[in-house]
Amino acid sequence: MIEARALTKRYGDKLAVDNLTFTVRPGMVTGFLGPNGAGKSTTMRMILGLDAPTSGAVLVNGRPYAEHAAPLREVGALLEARSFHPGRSAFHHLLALARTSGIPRSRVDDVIEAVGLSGAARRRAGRLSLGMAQRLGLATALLGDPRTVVLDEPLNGLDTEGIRWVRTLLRDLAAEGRTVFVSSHLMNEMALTAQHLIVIGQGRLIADTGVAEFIRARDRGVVRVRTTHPEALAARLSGPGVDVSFDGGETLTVAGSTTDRIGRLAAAARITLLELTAQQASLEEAFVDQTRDAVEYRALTTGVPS
Ligand SMILES: Nc1ncnc2c1ncn2[C@@H]1O[C@H](COP(=O)(O)OP(=O)(O)OP(=O)(O)O)[C@@H](O)[C@H]1O
Repeated sequence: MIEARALTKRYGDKLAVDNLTFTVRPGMVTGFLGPNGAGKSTTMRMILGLDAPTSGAVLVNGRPYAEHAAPLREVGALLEARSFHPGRSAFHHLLALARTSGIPRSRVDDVIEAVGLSGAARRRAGRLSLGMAQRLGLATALLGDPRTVVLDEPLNGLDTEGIRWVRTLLRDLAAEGRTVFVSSHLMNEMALTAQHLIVIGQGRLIADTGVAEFIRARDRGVVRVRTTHPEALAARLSGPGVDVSFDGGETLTVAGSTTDRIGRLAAAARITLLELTAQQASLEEAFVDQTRDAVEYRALTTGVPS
C-alpha cells in the first residue's frame, strides 16, 4: 500500500508536486498517468525516499521508505533503465544487491529466469539492448520479493512481445496481492493492464478512479449508425445538443444521443437501420480530454512559411 498525504515538492519557483493525496491499494495494477512534466517521476522518487517532500508525506506499507529495515523486501523499484554499472554483468549486478540486502543467491537465478534474461545474464550490462536493460531493471525490482512495486515507464524500449510479457507480469504480481504502481505514456497498454488510475497534471490530482469510470466520465455518447436512408435519419436526429456527421455513404456518426433514442426514432420514421453501435472513448481520448488544461508544454501548430 502506498499512501500520499498532502505530498508537495517545490524546486525553487516550480511546484512540481502540489498537495497530492491518494492511496495505491494492493491486489490491482494502478496506472500513474499525466502529461510530460506533470510530476510523476518526482512523486515516485519521493515514494522511494530519493527526494524529500517539501511538505506532506508518503508512506509505503505503513512507513516512510527510509524507516523500513529491509527496504528491498518491501518495495521494488524501476526508475530508469540502465541505472546499473555498465561494466558489470546482469548476474553480478543482482548478486551484489542480493548480498547487501541479505537475499539468498538462489533468488538471483530465479529473477533472471523470471524476466527472461538467462541468455544474457553474463553479458556486461552496458552492452544490453534497451529492452534487455529494462528486463534487468525489472529483475532488480523483483529481487527482494517485495510487497509493493513502483515502476516508472517499464515498457520503454520493449518490443511487442516484451510489452505483452510485462502486462502479464504486472497483472500476476497484483493477483498475488501486491501493490503495483506503474507509470506509462502508452495509453492503450495502460487500458489493458491497469484496473485503477491516478491521473495528475501540473502536480495536482486530476482523477483517482477505476479505468472504466475514467473513460465513462468523458464519454460524449458517440453512436455509429448505418442506415438505408442516412439523410432522412440525419434530419430527424439533428437538434439541440445532438451533432450528426455524415460520411457521404450510408454511415452517420451521432454525438449527444443514445442508441435507444436513435433506434426508437428510426422505427417511428420507418427507417431501416443496418448498424447501431455505441462507441466507447479510448483511454487515450479520455486522457487527452481530461488533462487538456494541465499540459505544460503544448505543441504549437504553426504554418510553414511560404
Ligand atoms: N531536480 C529538479 N529541479 C528542478 N525542477 C525539476 C527537478 N525535477 C523535476 N523538475 C520539474 O518538476 C516538474 C515535474 O517533473 P517530473 O519529471 O516529475 O514530471 P513527469 O510527470 O515525470 O514528466 P515526464 O512524463 O516528462 O517524465 C517538471 O516541470 C520538471 O521540470
